[in-house]
Amino acid sequence: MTTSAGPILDATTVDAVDTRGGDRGSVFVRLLRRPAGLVSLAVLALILLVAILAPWISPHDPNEVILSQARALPTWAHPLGGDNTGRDVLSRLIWGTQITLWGAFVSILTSLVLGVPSGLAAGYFGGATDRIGTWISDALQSVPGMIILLIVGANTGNDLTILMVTVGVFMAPGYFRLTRSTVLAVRGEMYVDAARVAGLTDLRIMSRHVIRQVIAPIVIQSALTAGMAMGMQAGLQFLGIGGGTTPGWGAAMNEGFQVMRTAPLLLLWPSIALGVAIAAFAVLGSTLGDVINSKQPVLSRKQRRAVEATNAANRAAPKSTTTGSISVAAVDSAVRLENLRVNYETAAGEVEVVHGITLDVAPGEVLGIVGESGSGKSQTVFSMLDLLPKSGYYTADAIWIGGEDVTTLSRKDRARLLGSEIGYIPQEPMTNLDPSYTIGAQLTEPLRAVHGMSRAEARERAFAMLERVGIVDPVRVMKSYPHELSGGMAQRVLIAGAIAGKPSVLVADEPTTALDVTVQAEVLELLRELQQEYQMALVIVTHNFGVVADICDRVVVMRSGSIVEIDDVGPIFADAENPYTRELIAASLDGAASRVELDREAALASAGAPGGGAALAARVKTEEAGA
Ligand SMILES: Nc1ncnc2c1ncn2[C@@H]1O[C@H](COP(=O)(O)OP(=O)(O)OP(=O)(O)O)[C@@H](O)[C@H]1O
Repeated sequence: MTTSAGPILDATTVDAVDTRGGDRGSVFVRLLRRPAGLVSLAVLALILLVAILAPWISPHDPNEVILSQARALPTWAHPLGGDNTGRDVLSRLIWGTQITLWGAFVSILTSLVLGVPSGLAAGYFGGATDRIGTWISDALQSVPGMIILLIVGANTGNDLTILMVTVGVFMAPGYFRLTRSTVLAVRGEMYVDAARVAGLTDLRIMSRHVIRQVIAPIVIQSALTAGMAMGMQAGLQFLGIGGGTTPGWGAAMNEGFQVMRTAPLLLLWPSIALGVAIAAFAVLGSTLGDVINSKQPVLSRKQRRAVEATNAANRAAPKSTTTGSISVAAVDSAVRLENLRVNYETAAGEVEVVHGITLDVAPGEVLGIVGESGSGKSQTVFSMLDLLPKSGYYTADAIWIGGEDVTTLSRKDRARLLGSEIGYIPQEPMTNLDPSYTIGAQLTEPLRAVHGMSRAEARERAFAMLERVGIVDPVRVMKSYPHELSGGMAQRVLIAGAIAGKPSVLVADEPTTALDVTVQAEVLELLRELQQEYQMALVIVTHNFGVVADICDRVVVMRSGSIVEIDDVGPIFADAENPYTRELIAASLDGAASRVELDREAALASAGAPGGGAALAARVKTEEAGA
């Protein structure tokens, strides 16, 4: 039976779950939807408002001394009491807001101006620029900042603005390193190369293409740095530096500290103000980080209710799929994608590369996803694994893994499925092993971190897995570095890593592409054996129908981001409905079989085997006639 895939939820379908932005709104809206974001923003907005309105809302002149109010307890006229010399504490705190925010602003601005352009240049140009920038940054970090601040304070009459500029200089390496590492990550992106090839100047590429990637981490860093700068400024004032006659919170803490035993409230009020402001910046920074980096949507209450209702309906009356010979309920499937779409933000705008596909894999089934290069196979499995790159996002009505709709999970919970519920074997074995660590370290680390095994248990499991995947000398391989392995061995190591957590689904993305032909067959055989032994569902991405014929039960044929055919392997080979499927089968099977035979026959001919040359010639003739 062959069907074209389509959405399953029909009338009950709710808004698709968007993993990036889409209808989730801007970062600001998403921030507001989180209680932590809303509260921290509200607190900071209130502090800003107090700073701006200080001249109007301050009940008294902050420097007016009323001797009768010295260390007085709170009254209606002086809600926070009087300070050491009889000045109104509330008024001083209100005015202190201005100076505290100003100090944080000055140091952040200084760090930004120094750290971001230099980080951009170091990351983008590399070489000497990078070395010099990194050297200066390291040098700045090794200088004892407090001593420099004392010297600056002494030579500038404790000018707060100059002191905060100095603080900003010492904070600049944080921005430098962050910007540099972000730029290093995007420098090799295709769109940067394309911009270079198109003749854009470095300045233009940096200001238009590269800086966009830096903005989000910088905003997060700034929120966190603001809290630190406030703490730093209060610390300076507490030490009697940078206070002057200005009623800063740190200066108030200093005064309160001196009379802590007799009038503890004088230390308490400014400490609360500072603590609340720093906490608000810290919460804002980390929530912003979550919002910007999270691929999991934050749904409005209405959307959440709709999703919950749909999930409840699914659980109550699980629908059966119509994807070929398998018909399992969503909750019984090993994996099921419903109406999956994948989008990318590119320099030319947003493009959809997978167009609402639906497929399922039953427990213990081997499903092949086949299609020519660029048909969307990898994007489909990356969405399954939640491993799309930053510029991409998916939407789906549901993604079921092990009986659970994982689109309702948080990113953290979703990540926990990797290595335990779902294993992954990537395309390029060598580039997926870290050259700095031994194979043993790389295999045992996830077993310890994800599965909570002890060091000894993890080593034992890794060792057993290496043996199981056919590594003949596991003791040596455990101690080896990736460059000491052949491609086939590296792929076996990755397979060992993927199955070490005993997942119920194994996803293999072109697992044999980078291997030579003889090793390819061995790896496929191994995968088949393991799949049967562990009773795993296996999803294998390939562009080769030979692989499908070798190990798959069912096949999904993709073209240009859509599914053109789904069926059992037998019927597909016997009588594919779609002309594209027939073309693909012809292209991969004819070519593969004849090439192997031609090689064998060529070897026979060169070895002088009787009949070899004639057989080869006849074969070539047949091939040419066929072509
Ligand atoms: N980072 C990206 N930005 C924009 N488009 C992308 C990105 N990654 C993939 N695409 C596009 O998505 C489409 C599907 O790519 P995908 O990698 O899924 O193809 P594939 O079928 O796995 O091909 P291959 O066999 O070559 O790996 C392609 O058109 C590709 O150009």
